[in-house]
Amino acid sequence: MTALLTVDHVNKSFQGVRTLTDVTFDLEPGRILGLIGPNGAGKTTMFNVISGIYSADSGRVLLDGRDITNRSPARIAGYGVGRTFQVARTFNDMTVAENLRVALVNAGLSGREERQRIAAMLDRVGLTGVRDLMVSALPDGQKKLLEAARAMMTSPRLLILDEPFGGVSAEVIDLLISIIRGLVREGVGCLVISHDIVSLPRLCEEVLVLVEGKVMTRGAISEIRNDARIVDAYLGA
Ligand SMILES: Nc1ncnc2c1ncn2[C@@H]1O[C@H](COP(=O)(O)OP(=O)(O)OP(=O)(O)O)[C@@H](O)[C@H]1O
Repeated sequence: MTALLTVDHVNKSFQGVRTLTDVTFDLEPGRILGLIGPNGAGKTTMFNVISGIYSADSGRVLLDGRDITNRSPARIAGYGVGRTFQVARTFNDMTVAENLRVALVNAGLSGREERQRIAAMLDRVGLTGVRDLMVSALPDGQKKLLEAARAMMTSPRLLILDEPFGGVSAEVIDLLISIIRGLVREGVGCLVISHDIVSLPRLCEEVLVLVEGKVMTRGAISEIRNDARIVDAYLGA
């Protein structure tokens, strides 16, 4: 089977300091891979390279075998990559529904189709009651939920989530996990950065451990959780 995502010998430096060294891994469709590692290990940088925010110095990123290395973030989103950020990047001076509409600007839908898709997503994430509220009025946890909803609006094949559970209520975490699991059952691939040692194992069985910009190991979360050294150093932060 062709991998959904292939990260192939990716290197990235900032001002001569190596942040990613020879990072190589892949992800099959319908799988969730957790990405863990200490602060500064390069996890977010990896996401930024995959989603086109940073260019790789060398190496390749493939989506379904297509080379997407160093394409613009908009092109990469158009190829089917949805992402969220550690601190939600919602448009706070717009309403909840308008935030979702932004994701559809290049989707070529009619006004009616747009409205239907927004209504369906609001319903799915339980935000229908606040659809016309300004996002600035929402608590941070709901902003994160809204951002995840925005990332899902264009039915991405690959969803990459940066700390989706940070600052989020237990109820919203449950909802997020059930939505993500549903998408993955439909064949979406998902990469998740998380320090949340309780929530991450509820979402994924497998993790990639990144340390000082290098892949240290990849394995079943049940095994890695039993490694006290890894738990203390990388998940407990
Ligand atoms: N735009 C940038 N310019 C310079 N250095 C950067 C830039 N982006 C990231 N870095 C550096 O790359 C290193 C890795 O940062 P990154 O945010 O990828 O780590 P992380 O594993 O996501 O950490 P955290 O868990 O704290 O979010 C850090 O030393 C950071 O300072």
